[in-house]
Amino acid sequence: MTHTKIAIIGGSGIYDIDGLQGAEWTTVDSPWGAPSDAILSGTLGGVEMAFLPRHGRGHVHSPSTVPYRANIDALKRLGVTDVISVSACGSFREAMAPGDFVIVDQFIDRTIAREKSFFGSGCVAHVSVAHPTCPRLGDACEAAARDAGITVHRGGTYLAMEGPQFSTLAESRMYRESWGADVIGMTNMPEAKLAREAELCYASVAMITDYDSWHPDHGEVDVSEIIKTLMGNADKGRDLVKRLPALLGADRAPCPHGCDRALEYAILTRPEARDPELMAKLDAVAGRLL
Ligand SMILES: CSC[C@H]1O[C@H](OP(=O)(O)O)[C@H](O)[C@@H]1O
Ligand SMILES: Nc1ncnc2[nH]cnc12
Repeated sequence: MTHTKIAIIGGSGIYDIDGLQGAEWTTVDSPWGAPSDAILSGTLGGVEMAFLPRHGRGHVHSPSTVPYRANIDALKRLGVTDVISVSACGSFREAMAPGDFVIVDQFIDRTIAREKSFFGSGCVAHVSVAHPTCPRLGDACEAAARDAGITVHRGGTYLAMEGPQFSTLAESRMYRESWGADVIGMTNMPEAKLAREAELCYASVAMITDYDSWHPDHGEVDVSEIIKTLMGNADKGRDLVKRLPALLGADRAPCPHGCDRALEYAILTRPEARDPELMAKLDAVAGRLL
């Protein structure tokens, strides 16, 4: 049994969370660069919590320049066990309406300009991301959303695009009709892949702000419209977050889905062939095995 430490990565519109006891913003150093911002730590209902605004307070990082590796490494260094992303997204489904939340369980990664792994030359590792989110955390997010009276859809495929521009109409139609994506955003990849490499359970709560550009009755995406929906979603998202500690509890058994053991057989590079510089940077992410 270990202690639960829940991290919330807040997306667009969520730059803090309320109700934390002993709340303090602290700067965490990471060998992977500076995280998006300082991290707010405290306890909620006796459970340790950490909060990191993905784009930084003031929204300074674009989806392509969010320091995803530094963020996940910093959370791991703080002793986080479970990561919950709370993000804005567009919807490809009539029934998934603006204001609804989706507990995402799959991703299509269309990002092209981001560092996607902690591993590489000098320490090669291949983890499975066939099931990139943790169903146990998904259960808690779904229950928290229902308790908060939020319309929530369990399961959905999130298409991660590079951005920062929104999709063309042709792309929007292709993602929806041919690729079967349910929602679209710009940030959950490589975040989810990196969380898996760092052996952290990861869940994604996608808060719908718009119908992207495919919907004949809604026209193209308009940021001023998105922002109106985003504000209401952010309040609901914060309400959901407050309910998570009671659902997850302070004591944590090994993840029944193996998220916290993802690296067990993943590292291929022989110990004598490993690059000492890279190994030093991996002290938090892979320290358990090195
Ligand atoms: C608000 S418009 C687009 C922007 O919002 C989402 O950010 P996040 O996932 O951090 O909530 C989306 O991915 C885009 O980055
Ligand atoms: N339609 C959309 N496409 C990509 N990211 C988004 N974030 C919110 N709405 C979005």
